Amino acid sequence: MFNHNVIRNNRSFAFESVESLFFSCWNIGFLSERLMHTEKLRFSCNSKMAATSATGFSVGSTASAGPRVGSTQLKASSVKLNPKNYLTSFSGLKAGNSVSCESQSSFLGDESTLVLKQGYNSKAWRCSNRSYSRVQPQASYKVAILGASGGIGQPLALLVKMSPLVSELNLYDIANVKGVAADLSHCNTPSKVSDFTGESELAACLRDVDVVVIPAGVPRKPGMTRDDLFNINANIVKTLVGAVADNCPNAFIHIISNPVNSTVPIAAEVLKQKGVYDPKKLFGVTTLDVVRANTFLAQKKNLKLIDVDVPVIGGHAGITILPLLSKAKPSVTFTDEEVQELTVRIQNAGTEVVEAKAGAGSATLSMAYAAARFVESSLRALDGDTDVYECSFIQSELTELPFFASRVKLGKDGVEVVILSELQGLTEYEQKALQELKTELKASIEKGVAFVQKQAVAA
Ligand SMILES: NC(=O)C1=CN([C@@H]2O[C@H](COP(=O)(O)OP(=O)(O)OC[C@H]3O[C@@H](n4cnc5c(N)ncnc54)[C@H](O)[C@@H]3O)[C@@H](O)[C@H]2O)C=CC1
Ligand SMILES: O=C([O-])CC(=O)C(=O)O
Repeated sequence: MFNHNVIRNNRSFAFESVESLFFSCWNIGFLSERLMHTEKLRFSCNSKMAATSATGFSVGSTASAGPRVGSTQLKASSVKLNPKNYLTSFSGLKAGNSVSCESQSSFLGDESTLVLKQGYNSKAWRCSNRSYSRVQPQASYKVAILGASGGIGQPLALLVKMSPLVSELNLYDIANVKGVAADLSHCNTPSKVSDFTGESELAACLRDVDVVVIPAGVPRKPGMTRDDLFNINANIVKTLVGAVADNCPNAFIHIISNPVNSTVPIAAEVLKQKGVYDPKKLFGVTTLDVVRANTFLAQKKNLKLIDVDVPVIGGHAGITILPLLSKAKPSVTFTDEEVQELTVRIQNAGTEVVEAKAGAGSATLSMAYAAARFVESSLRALDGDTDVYECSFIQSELTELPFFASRVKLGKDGVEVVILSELQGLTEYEQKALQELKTELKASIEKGVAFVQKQAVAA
């Protein structure tokens, strides 16, 4: 057994096992306060691994219980985001809430140590009347991952397995899923892991599921665009979403498979044909764009990562990915060159990974991290947390395009509010980029819609 060490405020705590540490890292906002204040958790403090694990396995987001809304999507320009509140949990570093490290005890370096300390000292942590973080969550939600044996599916399954909110984790793939599930099932976190292989087992996989995540499909190779994946992935998404419609029509659906700008409209059309489309519950996962924007901005401007938040709007391919640097928190001044450099880096970040992997696929680990954050946010919203904000590609009235990525507030019924204010007061550069992305985004959306409608006519 490892001897993991974590120091908080010069006190030492003993976790009974590495599992309890990992579990508490996920738990941060929920359980860690209890953990930190119980003698049972006394921990000898000489391992540097603990802090690293804590950071790596924590997936942050903001959340809270929202009122139920009607069937129409709401817009609100008046919604006030409390930056202090959402930034701390938006950062993906909630481990800081459960683990605090003296700088000399961590090999994360000063910056990461500060991040961890800040997380612990965050308003969300201290605030007593926003009580979600003090409530022990119930592991009661059922999550299915379709494409679970893939490059994204496997690490995502591990991260979701660590969520205290998940009671059942169903893994589906057309290949190799038994081994993944067997492996994962040995982790002693609350959720029960089950495997499902092939179309005959898809219905059973999806029954009564609350959140379905779809990373099934082929990834890019160098030289390809995301749109080059359309011919294969369109059919995969169509089939899988058809099964979702038949078996868990009320689930939140998270589409990761590319090209997201087309696969989300495909999913919407399938759900419409099945008569179960709820636009508030269909999400294109663009969280990785936000994660990257935050990371790159923090690096460029030497900022503490936990303080950084950049909304990313538009879509999820090339120039359709539009980071709104003028809306970044904290407020930063940029030269024109810096804006151009950062924007292009964020837009090309997927390609950067595809090229570095040189034929072995595209982003998997960072994507799993981002997808797990979006799952966690959805589960918290379902669980009654009232401050959950994420960017996502959804059916939208924010622009003239039928789908558009922007920051939304999540609630028990899905998208509760679309944050209109972030599109106001854009810089000239952002306004121009917004106009320019619309042509490509519109074409990708129409391609997805036409794909399903043509097949329906042919049938
Ligand atoms: N939204 C985003 O930000 C991102 C999206 N992606 C996309 O995610 C997708 C998956 O990427 P990776 O996991 O790296 O690919 P991968 O090839 O490693 O894994 C895909 C998995 O899907 C499975 N699969 C294929 N057809 C299936 C079907 N009909 N039903 C169930 N499972 C099926 C495969 O057996 C495989 O296990 C790609 O389309 C990629 O472009 C990747 C990174 C970021
Ligand atoms: O670039 C790709 O093909 C995968 C992807 O969507 C990303 O990493 O953002």
